Amino acid sequence: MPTVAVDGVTWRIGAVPIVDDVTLHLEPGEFMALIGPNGAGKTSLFNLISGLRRPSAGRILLDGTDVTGLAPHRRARLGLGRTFQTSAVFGSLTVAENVALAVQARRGGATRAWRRRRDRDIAVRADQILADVRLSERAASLAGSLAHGEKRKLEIALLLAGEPRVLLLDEPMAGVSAEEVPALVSVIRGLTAAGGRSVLMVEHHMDVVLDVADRVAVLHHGALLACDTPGAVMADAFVQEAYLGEQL
Ligand SMILES: Nc1ncnc2c1ncn2[C@@H]1O[C@H](COP(=O)(O)OP(=O)(O)OP(=O)(O)O)[C@@H](O)[C@H]1O
Repeated sequence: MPTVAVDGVTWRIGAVPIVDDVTLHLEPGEFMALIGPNGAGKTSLFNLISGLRRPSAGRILLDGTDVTGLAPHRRARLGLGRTFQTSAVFGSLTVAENVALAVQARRGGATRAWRRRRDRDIAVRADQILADVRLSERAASLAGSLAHGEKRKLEIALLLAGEPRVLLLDEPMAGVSAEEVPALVSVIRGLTAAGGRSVLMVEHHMDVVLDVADRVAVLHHGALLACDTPGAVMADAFVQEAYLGEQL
């Protein structure tokens, strides 16, 4: 069963289809990249999957459950996590404090008797997450002092604190310097390594897409032009034609 099923989804503004009859299945443990020229509808499709927008037609399923009518926080509780291009990091707190807060938000309150035990558990989980995103050595630094690539890692850490089974990553390389890209790519590649977590990523850096994606979905004027292995997609005549003269 697909982790995320987008079935015949259309989103219109007035009569104009922004997302046009898209069917896309993200399998457990799969890393899928979503590419397409500016204005192709990538962010709109993310908004439909995460629940910020409701489709004009079609259905969205998470692990077989129809979530088309559910609000974003309900989908988050079902295991859907999303990063945004704008950051949700508290710059005046340390890296570790940011992650601990996110873990605590996920776990909820505790009675006084359980608080010490809970605080210890939260710290342990926050340490694990920081190790997963290779930020352990920056744990005590103020989040506001991080370089762009480190901040992106922290944003991924905050997402992981919600224990998602599906991650929607919106241009994780945006604003990251060339020297920081390999380290961030290796963190991102590792996201699907453990426990069947799935990733859908919008990214304009084609070298990164070809490096990390199991499959690449191509949107063009809101419609799905292709969805296949990176090699097959790059060899596709329609894809090449669609991008002639256009930047991916
Ligand atoms: N709320 C809205 N109202 C009007 N038009 C919109 C709205 N949201 C998106 N659009 C239009 O829909 C089209 C697709 O936009 P979208 O942001 O989804 O594309 P994108 O592929 O994410 O582009 P980019 O790579 O530039 O982020 C664009 O032409 C955009 O102007």
